[in-house]
Amino acid sequence: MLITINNKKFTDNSKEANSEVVFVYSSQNEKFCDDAKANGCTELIPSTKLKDYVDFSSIKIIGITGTNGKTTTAAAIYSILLDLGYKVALQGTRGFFINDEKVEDYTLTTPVQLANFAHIQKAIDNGCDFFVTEVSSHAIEQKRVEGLKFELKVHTNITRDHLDYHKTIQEYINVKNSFFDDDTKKLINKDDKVVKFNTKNAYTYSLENPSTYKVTAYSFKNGMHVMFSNIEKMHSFSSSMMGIFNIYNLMAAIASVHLTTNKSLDNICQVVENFAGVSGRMEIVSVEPLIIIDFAHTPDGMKEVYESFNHKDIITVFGAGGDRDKDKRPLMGKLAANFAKHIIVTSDNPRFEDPDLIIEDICKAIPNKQNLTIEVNRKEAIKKGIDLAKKNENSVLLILGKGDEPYQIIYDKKFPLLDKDEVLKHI
Ligand SMILES: CC(=O)N[C@H]1[C@@H](OP(=O)(O)OP(=O)(O)OC[C@H]2O[C@@H](n3ccc(=O)[nH]c3=O)[C@H](O)[C@@H]2O)O[C@H](CO)[C@@H](O)[C@@H]1O[C@H](C)C(=O)N[C@@H](C)C(=O)N[C@H](CCC(=O)O)C(=O)O
Ligand SMILES: Nc1ncnc2c1ncn2[C@@H]1O[C@H](COP(=O)(O)OP(=O)(O)OP(=O)(O)O)[C@@H](O)[C@H]1O
Ligand SMILES: N[C@H](CCC[C@H](N)C(=O)O)C(=O)O
Ligand SMILES: [Mg+2]
Repeated sequence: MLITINNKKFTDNSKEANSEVVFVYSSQNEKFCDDAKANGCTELIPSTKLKDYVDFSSIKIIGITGTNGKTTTAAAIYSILLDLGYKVALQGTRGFFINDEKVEDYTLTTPVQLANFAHIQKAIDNGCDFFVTEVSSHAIEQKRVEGLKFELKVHTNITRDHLDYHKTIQEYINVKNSFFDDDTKKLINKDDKVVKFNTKNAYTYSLENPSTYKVTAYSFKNGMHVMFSNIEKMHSFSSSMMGIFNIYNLMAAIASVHLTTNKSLDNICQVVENFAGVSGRMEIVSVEPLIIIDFAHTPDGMKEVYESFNHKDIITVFGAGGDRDKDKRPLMGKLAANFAKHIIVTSDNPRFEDPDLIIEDICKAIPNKQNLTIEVNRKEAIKKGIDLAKKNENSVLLILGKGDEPYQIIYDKKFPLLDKDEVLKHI
């Protein structure tokens, strides 16, 4: 990738390097240094030096990592900061935004190191006070955020994901935890059992354990109403969002803004209500029948969603992505079997795998085949779910795994498919 910072050109690809373009090398591409030189490049710098070319003094960077909730928490921080009058850039799974405008579409959750610097420079050029970014485990491991000076690092939770890449759960946990090794100001979910962090400049939030921002009570009538304490003072906020996990996400967002601005908690809590959540995350697409679309694609994410609807007859439609963690599939099937009255297993993004075999992996763990429908075509599966939901007034249809992804990936091709559109066709 080729970027320009203050009229100087940088690349991480030896093929683009030449006498005018600096080659930035890291463990990812150092083996191509000779190739860069052969292409006429005379200036080669290690990736750790890239920071010397950007003046970060006018912008505060907030990085959010964790297995689930990064996109939601990042979007909540962004929304609150904008409502408080700040100029803000946001980067993550849904793209790159500056002050409410989408600047770039989906690429990676956390782009490669050069793109991070290019985005931050763009945010600075646009007068942004804040740069909010999701930080994936891949990004930490591949040092895509190396050289960024974070004002605050935020932790949501660590469960399991991406074991296709990190191989073991311990390695995945270690990578996530390594983000919190240094002295940077950090905000940690105190209810997470595996998180490890440097306690210097650490602040915490929680629902269960003692913490800096401690939720003391909540209720779910027409959205959520939450009370929390901070240094012995009580505060409260309300939101139209649902799910206990969203209390964590909002508490993290409120605390993040409190820790990086001089605004009072009461002032911050007032604007939380304006944040209606992220599309495709616990999104209510129909009230009668009740149909919800959610991006849950890990056993833990699914559990959180199902638990939020324990009082309802759950009908659920989901699959699992191909060429990704295979071990999670039976765990997902088992969870659905524990919570749902009817399960429809379908395709997610099969990629290069056979969708029928992915479905088989999931169904292995569903003992009661009577309440199980297998429908490999996701559009048909959604229709079947809606037909069932229409017949049961106490039901909720939970369509999981793809959120607002506007396509289905088959082999390496993307075919248009948006769960929400499919629902709207039939109600
Ligand atoms: C598994 C993975 O993460 N792979 C990433 C990795 O790919 P790679 O090691 O195969 O890259 P490569 O093509 O060998 O190139 C390595 C480096 O050498 C350089 N190069 C290459 C060839 C050459 O001749 N000369 C040269 O200099 C390239 O410019 C690059 O800098 O490095 C590439 C560039 O640095 C990334 O684009 C690529 O992400 C791929 C596209 C990917 O799909 N990653 C996913 C799994 C990912 O990172 N996902 C996370 C989390 C998702 C979530 O849960 O939200 C994300 O942050 O999005
Ligand atoms: N704090 C949380 N704890 C547990 N589960 C959560 C939490 N927040 C969200 N979820 C679940 O995880 C799903 C994904 O949420 P979100 O997009 O915010 O996470 P993410 O970390 O950005 O995910 P990804 O890494 O795939 O981009 C949600 O749809 C919801 O089901
Ligand atoms: N962004 C994440 C989640 C994708 C979820 C699901 N739709 C899938 O394709 O597995 C990933 O690439 O792992
Ligand atoms: Mg995300």
